[in-house]
Amino acid sequence: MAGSGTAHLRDGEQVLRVEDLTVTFPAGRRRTVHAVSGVSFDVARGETLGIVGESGCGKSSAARAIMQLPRPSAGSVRLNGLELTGLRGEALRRTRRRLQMIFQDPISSLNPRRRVRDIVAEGPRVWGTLDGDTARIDELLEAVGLDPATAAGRRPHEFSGGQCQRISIARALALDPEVIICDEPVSALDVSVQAQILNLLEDLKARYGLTLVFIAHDLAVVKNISDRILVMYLGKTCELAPSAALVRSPAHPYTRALLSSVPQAPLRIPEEEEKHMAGEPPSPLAPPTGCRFRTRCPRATALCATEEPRMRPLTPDHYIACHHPHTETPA
Ligand SMILES: Nc1ncnc2c1ncn2[C@@H]1O[C@H](COP(=O)(O)OP(=O)(O)OP(=O)(O)O)[C@@H](O)[C@H]1O
Repeated sequence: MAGSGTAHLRDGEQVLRVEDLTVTFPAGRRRTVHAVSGVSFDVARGETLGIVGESGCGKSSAARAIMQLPRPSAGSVRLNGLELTGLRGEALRRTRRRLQMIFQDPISSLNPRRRVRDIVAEGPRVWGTLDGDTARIDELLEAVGLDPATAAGRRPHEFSGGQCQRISIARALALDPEVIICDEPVSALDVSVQAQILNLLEDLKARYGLTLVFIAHDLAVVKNISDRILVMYLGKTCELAPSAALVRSPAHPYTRALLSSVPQAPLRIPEEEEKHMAGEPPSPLAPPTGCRFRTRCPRATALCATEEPRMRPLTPDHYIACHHPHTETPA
């Protein structure tokens, strides 16, 4: 299946370049779940790219496909120019080290039987880069705000959700990654703890020169940490813009709807527009023809049913896949 276009990809090789990423799952009786359908984006060194969209739009499937766990059904994933989808065995393992992931549920993503020091040390031990060097583990625990003297010997259940997320961040850092894909890293945490983990990720990004892909369903969470934000709907890209521009002048009707539910956002969409968004998105087993958002879109026309909108520039760094975008400046 053709993607939503690649006009928004930047020239030159970025740290991460994902092109026409497609993920399908067999669903029995010869049906197919179209989880991700031709998604493209790139991430520059030191950048944080936010990916936002409601539950089920394919964010996690895209993240796992980038990791090649499992491999995408089609498309390209390049890390520093190296195509991951063609790598096998040892070559893939070696390259994937540079790409780490942290997950939504920190407690269940940590092995409950192991002590924190062993959880953090596991990767470097497998790779033979630790050499019994406990100072390195202490340094990592300190970097994520845990006291090595009290934390290293304990097991995950002795920690809060926020502390467990700190442990999983230390585990990801232990392999010296270039890119960390954060899949809803704060969604399971209390609001007060969310801010602490977001601040920590920003500090670590600066300290270790990381590049981040930050996935969340909540635009309020993504907007402050991201340099640019990519909006996804039902497996497709809708809009891509620098964070401030996306929040100030959202052009896609779907982005407007997402933004309107953010308490501190400047935008309130009219009730009439909001009504269209009510209910669930269509099933990814049978996505709508043309624009996938058209069945919930207040601006949909006959064109939207027949022709898929491709990503195109509104300004040099603001891209949209919509036949009828909002281009007026908000009040
Ligand atoms: N292994 C699988 N087999 C079949 N369908 C799947 C599988 N994994 C995901 N899906 C389906 O693919 C679609 C995209 O799911 P995905 O988890 O990627 O979305 P998401 O945006 O990350 O949502 P959430 O935040 O709820 O995880 C959903 O309809 C989901 O049910």
